[in-house]
Amino acid sequence: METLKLDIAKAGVALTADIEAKAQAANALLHSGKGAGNDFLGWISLPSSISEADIAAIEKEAAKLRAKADVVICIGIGGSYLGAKAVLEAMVDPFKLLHKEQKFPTVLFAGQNISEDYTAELLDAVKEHSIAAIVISKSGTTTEPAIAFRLIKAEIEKRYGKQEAAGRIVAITDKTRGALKTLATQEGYPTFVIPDDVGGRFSVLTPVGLLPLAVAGVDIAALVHGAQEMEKATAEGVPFNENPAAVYAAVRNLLYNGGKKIEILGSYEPKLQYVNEWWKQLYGESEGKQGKGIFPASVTLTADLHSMGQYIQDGERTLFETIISVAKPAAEVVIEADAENLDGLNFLAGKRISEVNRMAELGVQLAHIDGGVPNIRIEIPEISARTIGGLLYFFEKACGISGYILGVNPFDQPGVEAYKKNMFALLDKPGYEEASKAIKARL
Ligand SMILES: O=P(O)(O)OC[C@H]1O[C@](O)(CO)[C@@H](O)[C@@H]1O
Repeated sequence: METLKLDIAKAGVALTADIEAKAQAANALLHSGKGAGNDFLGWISLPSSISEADIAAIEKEAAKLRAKADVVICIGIGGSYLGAKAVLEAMVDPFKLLHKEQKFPTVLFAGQNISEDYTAELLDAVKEHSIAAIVISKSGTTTEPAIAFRLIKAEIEKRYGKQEAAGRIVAITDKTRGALKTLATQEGYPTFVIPDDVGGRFSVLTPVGLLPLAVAGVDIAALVHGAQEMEKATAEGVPFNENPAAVYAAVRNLLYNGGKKIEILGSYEPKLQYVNEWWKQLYGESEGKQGKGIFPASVTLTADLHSMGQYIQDGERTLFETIISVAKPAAEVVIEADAENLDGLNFLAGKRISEVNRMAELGVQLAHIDGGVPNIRIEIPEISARTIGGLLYFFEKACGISGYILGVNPFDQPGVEAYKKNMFALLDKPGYEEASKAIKARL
């Protein structure tokens, strides 16, 4: 079964020999390992390099955490958060917590902000629950997760003692560097490694994504299998027209060059909302540099038609839209006839909700095209671990190709350091004395 279909018929651009050549060259450059940022290309063959033993090791650790805790707090930010969150939201029943029986622990997230209220409410909410933690940081030095981990580690140690804490905390970090690695070694935490050559935003298929997902009961073998299929479907040597990642990258670059500076990723399935967030980091950090890059935005539909719909239809014409369309819902809910028909909805009687959703999708697509918003459609057959694995890898591969077509290094993120320097200076971090004086004078 095919996992993904790309439809560019309504993208409003014609593929040229030139853009095809550029996309194919960009894909070849990725595979050659000779392009910019070539220290960070480990994600390209990551799916096919994951062995059954790797999956088994992750499942084994997940089973240990599951046996100990009914809430597992996953601590991380950016690429050390969004991949797990995206797949979790896609795969886990959003109303899970209302069910009396809980087959798998609830995975909660921390360290993705520095909100005192969020932290306090989280710590309060888990008071009555047994807890464990997965702390994730590639650099091992990121401030937000480090603060959250300090607090959650203290809570675990207070409740269970230091020795038991080492059985309830798993660290995922660099193999040798960073404060988290040092701490994990000293405390004797089980540790998984984020490979050196896989950047944070490309790390969802490493233990960064796989361990929290396995804890939550997601079929990680199927997720990886879907990614492996997509790795083959987008490999070097696949003809351009058969490689959805190359075609998507080509089309979005044509649109960008034609003045479409903003791409809105959207879906009619709210479960995919965090795929949008994951995608925004992937494309934003990879392409937004040197004064260039498509701005990645997102909507969840049809909800946002009632907030952003006006702008998309009628505002600045610098937008294009990419819609992740799900062919088949997992459930079946039929709208029933009503004898009184006071709401006037009997014209929908007998129809499934998904039929209405589909007509909304088709209607919006045509309306937006009429309004000057080109539309790219990515169809997945259903929401499953396998199709989501394929979708994530598709976006990663397209991102690498697209970044090279744009002429940037898609694998660095120098721009994210600016705020960190200011924050440390404002917080009087040792080593920032001069910067502290300078920045405080500007306040
Ligand atoms: O995994 P780490 O090193 O804590 O980094 C988290 C995130 O922070 C960033 O480095 C940006 O500051 C992202 O690229 C990364 O995904």
